[in-house]
Amino acid sequence: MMHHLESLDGRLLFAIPKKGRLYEKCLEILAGADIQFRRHHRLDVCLVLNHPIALVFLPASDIPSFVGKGNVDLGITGHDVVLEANMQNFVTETLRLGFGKCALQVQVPEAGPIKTAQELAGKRIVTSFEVLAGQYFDKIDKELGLVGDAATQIEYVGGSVEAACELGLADGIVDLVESGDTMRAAGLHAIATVLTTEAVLIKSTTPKHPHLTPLIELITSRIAGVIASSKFVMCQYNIPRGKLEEATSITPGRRAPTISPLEEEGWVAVSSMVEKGKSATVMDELVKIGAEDILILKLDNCRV
Ligand SMILES: Nc1ncnc2c1ncn2[C@@H]1O[C@H](COP(=O)(O)OP(=O)(O)OP(=O)(O)O)[C@@H](O)[C@H]1O
Ligand SMILES: O=P(O)(O)OC[C@H]1O[C@H](OP(=O)(O)OP(=O)(O)O)[C@H](O)[C@@H]1O
Repeated sequence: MMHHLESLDGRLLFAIPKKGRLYEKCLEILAGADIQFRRHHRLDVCLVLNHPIALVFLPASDIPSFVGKGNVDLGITGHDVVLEANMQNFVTETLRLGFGKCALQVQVPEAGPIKTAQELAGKRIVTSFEVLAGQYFDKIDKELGLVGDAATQIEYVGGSVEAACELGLADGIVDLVESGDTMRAAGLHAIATVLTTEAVLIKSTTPKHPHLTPLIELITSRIAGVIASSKFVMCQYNIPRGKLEEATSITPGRRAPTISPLEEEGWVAVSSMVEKGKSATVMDELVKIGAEDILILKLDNCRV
């Protein structure tokens, strides 16, 4: 594989989760940022065709330490993974990416007697997040004066955490929950939230390759554009000039709405970015104050 390593010289290394929950969304982001590559079968390093970048496909959980130690310049992973790797002082989370949203929760058998994290403290917990679970229960143990043998026991498992209670390995677990399907199927319910998380773009706090800073900024700005274009839509409408103040309070835009005169006396056209989830309500309100020809346009991409 030496020929690959040699050609990495001078390239920005960008780590992407090689599989799992974040993988597909990362590919969409790379496409949206026009980062072109052909990933050869089973190869975890691949050269980007149109930038001096190489993509490195790694397990999500390894990405924070690679970036933090400066082996890799940029990466996408979960906020939870950054904290679990204890890399929060070595990496900077430059963008929240709006996907991979879930919560790390304390869960116990629904049928059992335990109702709070305090009641679970001092018992056996199984998790893949031993650092975060450890910190969470250390604090509770201290508050309750549980020390030595009385302290909460945290045991690491690599997967299938939700089976631990049924198997008699644990009194409770700490695991990720999105829809709650996995939790409910295992007969568990959540009694506390350790943290909420989403995918983030990370870079090293002390970059090893300062000459790459402009490229890191370019890629960051492109990715920010891709994320914004999936969160916002463009709203355009015509409104009598007298209603403009009300209209702009409904659609203030990100900085300010764009207002152009119409050929028809007394009317103006407004265009403004609106959060996707709010577009129906915004249109209702615009109709109420007399706006006409209201259009919501999907953004293909943007730089904001
Ligand atoms: N159900 C989910 N919904 C949304 N995001 C999730 C979900 N599960 C995991 N994530 C996010 O994706 C990250 C990677 O989780 P995932 O389950 O894909 O791991 P994996 O790639 O299978 O890792 P492993 O190497 O442990 O097999 C998590 O740390 C979390 O940030
Ligand atoms: O609340 P839900 O929507 O059910 O999602 C939560 C599940 O998703 C993750 O696992 P994933 O399915 O990614 O597989 P893994 O166990 O192989 O990591 C996580 O570890 C939970 O088990």
